[in-house]
Amino acid sequence: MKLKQYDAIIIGAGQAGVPLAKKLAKAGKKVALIEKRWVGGTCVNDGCTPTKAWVASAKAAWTVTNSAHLGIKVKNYKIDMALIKKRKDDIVLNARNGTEKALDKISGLDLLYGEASFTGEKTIAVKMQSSTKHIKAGWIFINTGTETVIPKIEGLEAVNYLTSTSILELNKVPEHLLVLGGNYIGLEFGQMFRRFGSKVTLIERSARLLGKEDEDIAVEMQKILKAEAIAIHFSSEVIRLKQKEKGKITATIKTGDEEKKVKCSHVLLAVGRAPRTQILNLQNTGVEIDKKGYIKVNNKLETNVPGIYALGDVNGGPPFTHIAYNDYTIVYRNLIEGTNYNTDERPVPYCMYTDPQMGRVGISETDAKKKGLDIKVAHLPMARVARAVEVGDTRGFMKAIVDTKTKKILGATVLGEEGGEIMSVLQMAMEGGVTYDRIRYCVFAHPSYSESLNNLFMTIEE
Ligand SMILES: Cc1cc2nc3c(=O)[nH]c(=O)nc-3n(C[C@H](O)[C@H](O)[C@H](O)COP(=O)(O)OP(=O)(O)OC[C@H]3O[C@@H](n4cnc5c(N)ncnc54)[C@H](O)[C@@H]3O)c2cc1C
Ligand SMILES: NC(=O)c1ccc[n+]([C@@H]2O[C@H](COP(=O)([O-])OP(=O)(O)OC[C@H]3O[C@@H](n4cnc5c(N)ncnc54)[C@H](O)[C@@H]3O)[C@@H](O)[C@H]2O)c1
Repeated sequence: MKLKQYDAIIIGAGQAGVPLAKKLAKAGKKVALIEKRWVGGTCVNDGCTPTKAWVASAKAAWTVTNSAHLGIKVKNYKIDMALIKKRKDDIVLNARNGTEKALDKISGLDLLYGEASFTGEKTIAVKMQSSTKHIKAGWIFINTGTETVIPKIEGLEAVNYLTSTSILELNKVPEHLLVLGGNYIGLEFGQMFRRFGSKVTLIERSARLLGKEDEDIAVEMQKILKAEAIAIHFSSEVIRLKQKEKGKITATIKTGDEEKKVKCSHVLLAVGRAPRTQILNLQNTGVEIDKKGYIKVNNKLETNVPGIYALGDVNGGPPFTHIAYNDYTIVYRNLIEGTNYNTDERPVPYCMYTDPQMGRVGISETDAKKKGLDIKVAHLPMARVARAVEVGDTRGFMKAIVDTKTKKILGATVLGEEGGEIMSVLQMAMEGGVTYDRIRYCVFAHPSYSESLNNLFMTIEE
């Protein structure tokens, strides 16, 4: 069998694979980038880009119906779901096509559309539409991402359920959307469809929302969603689903010993994502995976097989686009520029795009207390932020965890308008070692959201 030799093979044109392929080829390496579906991966095609485009439409609907207190009264408005979908599709296509064009222009880079699997330690078979290509390389980078977890529920297979990918194809607003899971995907889509006009019922297995966040943040988020008439069932699971032909779906929800039936028109699965490692035939190469199927890597993102790396969601690191991208910068710089970066000290900021947003960075209050750190907590309700009062949206609050002795900021959560942006200002302070007592007296433009950081840190008693 003829094996074409490359310097580097990248499996998956996701958030790490695409920039890595471009930079390696530009550095003079012969590169094969293999993609089984679309370049750009989850983020561009089914994740960040389309969902945030829809969040913007949902926000417009919210503004139209919630501006009477600003003196703007709107009598009639219409949700044009087909147009909302088209706008989103255009944005996605534009991003995907732009990525593909940029890749096509780079010499030394072969973009192969097909499904990759290992046939030996450093050999790969690429199953393409009408043929299979066999290739090999000294460096192999796995960037295959994750996919929706399909839970085991009686009757699920017979129901036309939705995932975060298939829901993006809806042209009509569901009458009643039942959402399983109360974290990123459940909350972003749940609130969005409520604003598009669906009745929304959310089922969360644990006792509260946002399992990884502080309890006060979870309670505030719950209050915000409740105010939009989103029904939430905690400590609950859907145990059975039944759908009459073309008719409504009946879900049996179990809470403790009690069972309750809820009728809905659509079911969205948002109970987590799992790594795409099964089809890779990793047993042929000896790369180790953990119990959940994530590829094990060291802090330089190399697997147990020298020369094989795993980047992005598939290595079980924080599952965000900016982390996948950062994985690429670590590996690229170490291999080509001779640096010695690792993942140990990097910050992990993130932002949940509910409205208001929840921006997060660093340690939470709960984790700081669990670790026995000597901390103080700054807390400011958005109702005390001049900008929020003027804009007319005072939902939420911000908090920051500081080290009592060094006065450094250890972590922050901003649940409020532009929460992601305010959090990023705090992240910059953390990266630069700017202490909270300095931020108290920093001159920020008035009346910006960031200006409120003066007041946030004024709440800490000396
Ligand atoms: C609905 C939703 C919303 C999200 N919103 C945000 C957000 O706002 N902010 C944020 O930071 N993150 C968000 N995320 C998470 C983000 O999309 C992921 O963290 C990010 O896409 C991970 O990038 P990746 O490169 O690891 O993998 P992916 O982007 O998933 O790319 C993997 C690629 O590999 C390909 N592939 C898989 N197996 C093979 C194979 N055997 N052969 C060839 N190709 C293969 C896939 O087709 C895919 O294109 C969201 C995710 C979802 C689902
Ligand atoms: N803004 C963002 O950055 C963003 C947005 C969307 C998605 N994402 C990424 O996508 C990933 C997946 O998101 P997700 O929300 O699907 O998963 P998740 O793992 O973050 O949350 C799943 C939720 O479902 C609950 N759950 C689990 N099994 C259940 C069951 N059987 N019934 C009811 N509830 C159940 C869990 O307790 C949890 O609250 C996240 O890890 C995130 O990184 C990020």
